[in-house]
Amino acid sequence: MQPFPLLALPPPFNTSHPTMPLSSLSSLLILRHHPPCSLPPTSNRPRPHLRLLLAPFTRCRAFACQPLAAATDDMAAAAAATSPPTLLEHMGQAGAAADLTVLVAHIQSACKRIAAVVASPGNAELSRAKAGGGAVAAGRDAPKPLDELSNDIILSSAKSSGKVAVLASEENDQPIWISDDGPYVVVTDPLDGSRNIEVSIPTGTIFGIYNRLVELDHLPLEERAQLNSLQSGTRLVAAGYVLYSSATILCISFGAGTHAFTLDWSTGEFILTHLSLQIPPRGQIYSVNDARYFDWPEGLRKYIDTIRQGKGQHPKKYSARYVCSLVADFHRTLIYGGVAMNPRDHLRLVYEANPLSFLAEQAGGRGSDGKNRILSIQPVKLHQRLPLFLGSMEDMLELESYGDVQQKVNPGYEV
Ligand SMILES: O=P(O)(O)OC[C@H]1O[C@](O)(COP(=O)(O)O)[C@@H](O)[C@@H]1O
Repeated sequence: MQPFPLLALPPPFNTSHPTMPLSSLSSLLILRHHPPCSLPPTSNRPRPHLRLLLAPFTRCRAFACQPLAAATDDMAAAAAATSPPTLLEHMGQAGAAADLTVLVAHIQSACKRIAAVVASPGNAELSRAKAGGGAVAAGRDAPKPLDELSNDIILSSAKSSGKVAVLASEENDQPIWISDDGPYVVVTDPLDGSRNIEVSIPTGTIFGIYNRLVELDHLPLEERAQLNSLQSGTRLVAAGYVLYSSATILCISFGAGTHAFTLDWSTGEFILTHLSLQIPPRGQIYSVNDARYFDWPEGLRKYIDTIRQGKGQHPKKYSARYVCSLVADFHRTLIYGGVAMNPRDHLRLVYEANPLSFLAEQAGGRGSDGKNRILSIQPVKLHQRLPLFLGSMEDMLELESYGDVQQKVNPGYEV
């Protein structure tokens, strides 16, 4: 195998070496042990006021200067009082449990590293390479090296948080038991949409957090790990995604609204940018891979034909948008409204459908398999796949009224 290319990460994500081989970086990311419960490093520089964040080019170059170095303590305090909170400040203000805050701090830190990795020159070669792993269990796709690296980053952060009992990842056949007394269970798709990475199309990380089921503590480890990971979506304590795009956005819900935070690369902090996001009750966009039109059931064809002609309940012609990267398609739907769907049995209930449906519901929208509310479906298998429809309440109810919208034909598409 060719040596990995050099990888340079911008501060605050780099190490003391400005460039290093990706192989060393990955071992650093994977093997570095934080003391249990310590918070990952975040910037201790004062955060600029929102106006400064919105006009970065009126400041000096983002990574090369200390924009507020000359500010007095008073000015910094005044700016902090009026600027929007970081994710962790928001959790503090909302009275989140300390354990949950520590866990989310580690997850956000892992996602900053993934953001830096997917944006680095080093990933071009990685995205073309084949993963080194062995055979993959039935029902799982072969991972790409960037899937594996992202998975290692998330696993490492779960371990170093000291707060995770078990982690179930789309990239592992079985859940990984981490600690008997970890209060939480984490489910994750560490890098969704990685098939797009070679062409720099947005990707994302999806995660869900459950309480560890203490009533199962007496069971043998394997069974305990499985059952803790197969909790119904109604039991989610928190869920979120991180979109790696022109902006890196972390969207999260703790069960009281859906909030989005945008990464300010100059300070390394996720800053609150969308408080209590509300998905519009009706949109004008549908999102689906419609090259599959001839494999769709009659109901779905009829629904799409109707809305694109402006003959549905909403008398406007709908437009199509499809990135083919679930986090990106969902994020757009959350902001603009409409429906995002994958009508075949492709996306996973545990790692993708449940966390995103939780976020959709917390924003006033709906997540369904075309018939049933996603969160009420009891998972029976870790890598269980199902049709997934997410979006605005009115659009979703109209779509479901067509009845026959789940694609049964699934020939296994090549692209
Ligand atoms: O091929 P389809 O049916 O359009 O599926 C595309 C979907 O698959 C995904 O790439 C996820 O699939 P993988 O987990 O196999 O990468 C989503 O990001 C995207 O929405």
